[in-house]
Amino acid sequence: MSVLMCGLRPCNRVLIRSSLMLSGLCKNHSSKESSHWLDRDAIFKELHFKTFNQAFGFMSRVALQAEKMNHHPEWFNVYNKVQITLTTHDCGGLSKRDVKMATFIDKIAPSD
Ligand SMILES: C[C@H](O)[C@H](O)[C@H]1CNC2=NC(N)=NC(=O)C2=N1
Repeated sequence: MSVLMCGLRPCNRVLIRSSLMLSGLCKNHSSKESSHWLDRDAIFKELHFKTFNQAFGFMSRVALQAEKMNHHPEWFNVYNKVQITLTTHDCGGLSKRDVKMATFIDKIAPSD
Protein backbone atom coordinates (compact mmCIF):
# COMPACT_ATOMS: atom_id res chain seq x y z
CA MET A 1 0.00 0.00 0.00
CA SER A 2 1.74 3.21 -1.10
CA VAL A 3 1.93 6.18 1.27
CA LEU A 4 -0.35 8.00 -1.16
CA MET A 5 -3.26 5.74 -0.30
CA CYS A 6 -3.09 5.97 3.49
CA GLY A 7 -5.67 8.24 5.04
CA LEU A 8 -7.63 8.81 1.83
CA ARG A 9 -11.34 7.90 1.40
CA PRO A 10 -11.62 4.38 -0.05
CA CYS A 11 -12.97 5.65 -3.38
CA ASN A 12 -10.11 8.16 -3.70
CA ARG A 13 -7.62 5.44 -2.75
CA VAL A 14 -9.05 3.23 -5.49
CA LEU A 15 -8.85 5.99 -8.09
CA ILE A 16 -5.30 6.95 -6.99
CA ARG A 17 -4.29 3.28 -7.18
CA SER A 18 -5.79 2.84 -10.60
CA SER A 19 -4.16 6.03 -11.88
CA LEU A 20 -0.78 4.89 -10.55
CA MET A 21 -1.25 1.53 -12.22
CA LEU A 22 -2.39 3.11 -15.47
CA SER A 23 0.99 4.78 -15.85
CA GLY A 24 2.00 1.34 -17.07
CA LEU A 25 -1.16 1.17 -19.23
CA CYS A 26 -3.09 -2.05 -18.88
CA LYS A 27 -0.60 -3.96 -16.73
CA ASN A 28 -2.02 -7.30 -15.73
CA HIS A 29 -0.54 -8.30 -12.36
CA SER A 30 -2.13 -11.73 -12.34
CA SER A 31 -0.33 -13.91 -9.86
CA LYS A 32 1.28 -16.93 -11.53
CA GLU A 33 1.82 -18.84 -8.29
CA SER A 34 -1.89 -18.83 -7.28
CA SER A 35 -3.73 -22.15 -7.02
CA HIS A 36 -5.99 -21.25 -9.99
CA TRP A 37 -7.75 -18.41 -8.16
CA LEU A 38 -8.39 -15.54 -10.53
CA ASP A 39 -6.27 -12.52 -9.65
CA ARG A 40 -7.21 -9.58 -11.85
CA ASP A 41 -6.63 -5.90 -12.17
CA ALA A 42 -10.01 -4.31 -11.55
CA ILE A 43 -11.62 -1.71 -9.34
CA PHE A 44 -14.74 -2.44 -7.27
CA LYS A 45 -17.33 -0.37 -5.45
CA GLU A 46 -20.63 -1.13 -3.67
CA LEU A 47 -23.33 1.55 -3.71
CA HIS A 48 -26.44 1.75 -1.54
CA PHE A 49 -29.65 3.58 -2.46
CA LYS A 50 -32.85 4.41 -0.60
CA THR A 51 -35.03 2.34 -2.95
CA PHE A 52 -34.81 -0.21 -5.75
CA ASN A 53 -36.16 2.40 -8.18
CA GLN A 54 -33.31 4.77 -7.31
CA ALA A 55 -30.79 1.94 -7.74
CA PHE A 56 -32.28 0.98 -11.10
CA GLY A 57 -32.39 4.59 -12.25
CA PHE A 58 -28.70 4.90 -11.41
CA MET A 59 -27.97 1.72 -13.37
CA SER A 60 -29.89 3.10 -16.34
CA ARG A 61 -27.74 6.23 -16.37
CA VAL A 62 -24.57 4.15 -16.16
CA ALA A 63 -25.85 1.89 -18.92
CA LEU A 64 -26.31 4.87 -21.26
CA GLN A 65 -22.80 6.10 -20.42
CA ALA A 66 -21.42 2.60 -20.99
CA GLU A 67 -22.95 2.49 -24.44
CA LYS A 68 -21.64 5.98 -25.19
CA MET A 69 -18.11 4.96 -24.14
CA ASN A 70 -18.40 1.38 -25.42
CA HIS A 71 -17.09 0.39 -22.00
CA HIS A 72 -19.37 -1.74 -19.83
CA PRO A 73 -19.35 -2.49 -16.10
CA GLU A 74 -19.59 -5.90 -14.52
CA TRP A 75 -22.29 -5.41 -11.95
CA PHE A 76 -24.72 -7.06 -9.57
CA ASN A 77 -27.89 -5.56 -8.14
CA VAL A 78 -30.08 -6.76 -5.35
CA TYR A 79 -32.86 -4.40 -4.20
CA ASN A 80 -31.14 -1.10 -3.21
CA LYS A 81 -27.53 -2.32 -3.54
CA VAL A 82 -25.38 -2.16 -6.69
CA GLN A 83 -21.95 -3.79 -6.83
CA ILE A 84 -19.77 -2.59 -9.68
CA THR A 85 -16.51 -3.98 -10.98
CA LEU A 86 -14.62 -2.05 -13.66
CA THR A 87 -11.91 -3.60 -15.78
CA THR A 88 -10.98 -3.54 -19.46
CA HIS A 89 -11.53 -6.97 -21.01
CA ASP A 90 -9.72 -6.05 -24.25
CA CYS A 91 -6.42 -5.66 -22.38
CA GLY A 92 -7.01 -7.93 -19.37
CA GLY A 93 -6.51 -5.17 -16.87
CA LEU A 94 -7.20 -1.56 -16.02
CA SER A 95 -7.20 1.21 -18.60
CA LYS A 96 -8.02 4.91 -18.71
CA ARG A 97 -11.57 3.93 -19.69
CA ASP A 98 -12.05 2.38 -16.26
CA VAL A 99 -10.93 5.57 -14.55
CA LYS A 100 -13.22 7.63 -16.81
CA MET A 101 -16.19 5.37 -16.02
CA ALA A 102 -15.38 5.38 -12.27
CA THR A 103 -15.22 9.18 -12.32
CA PHE A 104 -18.62 9.34 -14.03
CA ILE A 105 -20.09 6.92 -11.47
CA ASP A 106 -18.68 8.91 -8.55
CA LYS A 107 -20.26 12.07 -9.96
CA ILE A 108 -23.78 10.60 -10.15
CA ALA A 109 -23.69 8.24 -7.17
CA PRO A 110 -25.33 9.34 -3.93
CA SER A 111 -22.86 10.73 -1.41
CA ASP A 112 -21.97 8.32 1.41
C1 LIG B 1 -16.52 -5.29 -29.29
C2 LIG B 1 -16.70 -4.24 -28.21
O1 LIG B 1 -16.35 -2.97 -28.72
C3 LIG B 1 -15.76 -4.52 -27.06
O2 LIG B 1 -16.01 -5.84 -26.59
C4 LIG B 1 -15.91 -3.54 -25.88
C5 LIG B 1 -17.30 -3.59 -25.25
N1 LIG B 1 -17.30 -3.17 -23.86
C6 LIG B 1 -16.21 -3.34 -23.06
N2 LIG B 1 -16.29 -3.17 -21.73
C7 LIG B 1 -15.24 -3.40 -20.93
N3 LIG B 1 -15.34 -3.23 -19.58
N4 LIG B 1 -14.07 -3.77 -21.44
C8 LIG B 1 -13.87 -3.96 -22.75
O3 LIG B 1 -12.76 -4.31 -23.16
C9 LIG B 1 -14.97 -3.73 -23.64
N5 LIG B 1 -14.87 -3.86 -24.96
